[in-house]
Amino acid sequence: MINLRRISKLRTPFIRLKSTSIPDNAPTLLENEEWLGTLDDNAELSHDANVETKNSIFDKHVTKNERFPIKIISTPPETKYIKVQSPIANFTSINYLRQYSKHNHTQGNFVDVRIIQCRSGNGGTGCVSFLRDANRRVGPPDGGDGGGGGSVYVQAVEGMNSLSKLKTKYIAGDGQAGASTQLDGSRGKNILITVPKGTVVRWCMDPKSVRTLVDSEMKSNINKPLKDILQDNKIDIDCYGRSKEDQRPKYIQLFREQYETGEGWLFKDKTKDYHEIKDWFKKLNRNVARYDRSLDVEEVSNDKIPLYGIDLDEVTDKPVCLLEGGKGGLGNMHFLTSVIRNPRFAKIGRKSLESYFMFELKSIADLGLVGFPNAGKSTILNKISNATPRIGSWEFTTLRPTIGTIMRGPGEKTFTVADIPGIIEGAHLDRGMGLEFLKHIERSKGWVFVIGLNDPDPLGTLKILINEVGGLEKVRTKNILVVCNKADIDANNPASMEKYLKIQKFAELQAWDSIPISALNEENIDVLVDKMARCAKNNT
Ligand SMILES: Nc1nc2c(ncn2[C@@H]2O[C@H](COP(=O)(O)OP(=O)(O)OP(=O)(O)O)[C@@H](O)[C@H]2O)c(=O)[nH]1
Repeated sequence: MINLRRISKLRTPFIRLKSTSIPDNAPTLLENEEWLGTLDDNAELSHDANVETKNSIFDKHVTKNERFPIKIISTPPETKYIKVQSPIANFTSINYLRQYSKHNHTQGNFVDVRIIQCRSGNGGTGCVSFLRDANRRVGPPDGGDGGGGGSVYVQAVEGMNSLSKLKTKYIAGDGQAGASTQLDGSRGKNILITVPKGTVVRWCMDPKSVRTLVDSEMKSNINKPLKDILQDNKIDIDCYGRSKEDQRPKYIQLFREQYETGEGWLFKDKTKDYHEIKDWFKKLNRNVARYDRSLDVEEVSNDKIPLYGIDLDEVTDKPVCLLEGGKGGLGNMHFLTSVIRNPRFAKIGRKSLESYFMFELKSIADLGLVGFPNAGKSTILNKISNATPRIGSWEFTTLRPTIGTIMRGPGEKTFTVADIPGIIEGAHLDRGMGLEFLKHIERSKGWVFVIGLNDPDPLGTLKILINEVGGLEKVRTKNILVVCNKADIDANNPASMEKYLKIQKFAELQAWDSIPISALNEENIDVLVDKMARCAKNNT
């Protein structure tokens, strides 16, 4: 069993202290005392407004349909978190792990799943400095605050159709240290990861730890399939629970390797030991520790990721924050009080947040071409679009999905079509390449069934195909177009026409459109494109 939790101390995740606003630059002694005084008050604990804001951003993108089973082990208040247990298969990618096997088939640069390491930036250190001028060798403290660490954002954009361009690691910039003359350090650079629309981003385990586990399991049980290893091993996860009433584990709680409350000081000239025994410092630190705690609470409130992922099924107008940077540390200018005239200390910045995320491209095109191998799907895509899929007279020439964009001139909407590897009979029982690639067109508005008229029984083949992809019930949820390809073969044979008419009749009964074409000879291609355009829309 793997336990995620990096730090074990109990925290209060759902509340924050009310009064924590720090005096702005150049705070006066009185402002500092007032601020520290509010911290000294038994400040009321209240629900964090930030939590609600972040929840509402996530709620817009929360994955609705693809939920996996979890087991709730314990609920707050026992643990502060909802502890859930789930097979590690749900927090890694079997395809990703397989990519490292010897039998990896790759074609083109289509990549539909990536595991990516992300880290936000550390907050910059506050500065210890004193004003110096012609009259004063040591004037009042003027050390500025550290800059905030950069955050990691994700945004879905138009015009991308693969995850291949993503890096394996994204690290946001650290905030710069504060400087003399009350200068705050600059903010660390944010990272914006752009992905194709249709990408789902989920928290996942460090792939190295998964591989170590898989390797050791495989050593002790050579014949155990990877799938079973990932199902049998479980992971414990702390989930955010909103309230006593609403204890659905919606978010995974992330934890920073943060300094302890009341720690995180940077001393200059005099040591930590010197300060720690002074009553004035002890009193100050009691107050500042409350400030630390409010930051702690704020971080715990923000550092969470929807358990079932962030679904970027549409172009996102605003980037979604995955990992927030650490806040900058306070400069010594904040610690000037009537008792402390020479604060030779400042706070270090808050720590960054690090995590792995799985990026999965779920929907890649408006239309998906569905057919058995060799039906002519790649040829069709090649004739109607700019895509250049592999074409061959042997089966399974397409091993990875290819996407073509069809531009139809001014005023007409562009649409995309995906050619996925051919499905074979028994695919739903995991034969051949199984239905692995069907997931790419699972969310497409329309499916285009491609059948070869050279097939002795095209209607029978169409029915088998429908069965393989989930049955009539499921197929009826899509806009459907049936394309009878290879109409050039036996074109003058009435039997060929018969075959098409049978399909047309069947299609009409389902209220589907159909068309005979010859992709090879480019016959009926213009009509096909029109019909496809209609199929790509919501109303056929
Ligand atoms: N006669 C004829 N041959 C065609 C036509 N369309 C495709 N072909 C041929 O059929 C063979 C298979 O075509 P592909 O486009 O690779 O078929 P596919 O459905 O993409 O095949 P997989 O990649 O295996 O799924 C090739 O030799 C094509 O030249 C057509 O309209 N008429």
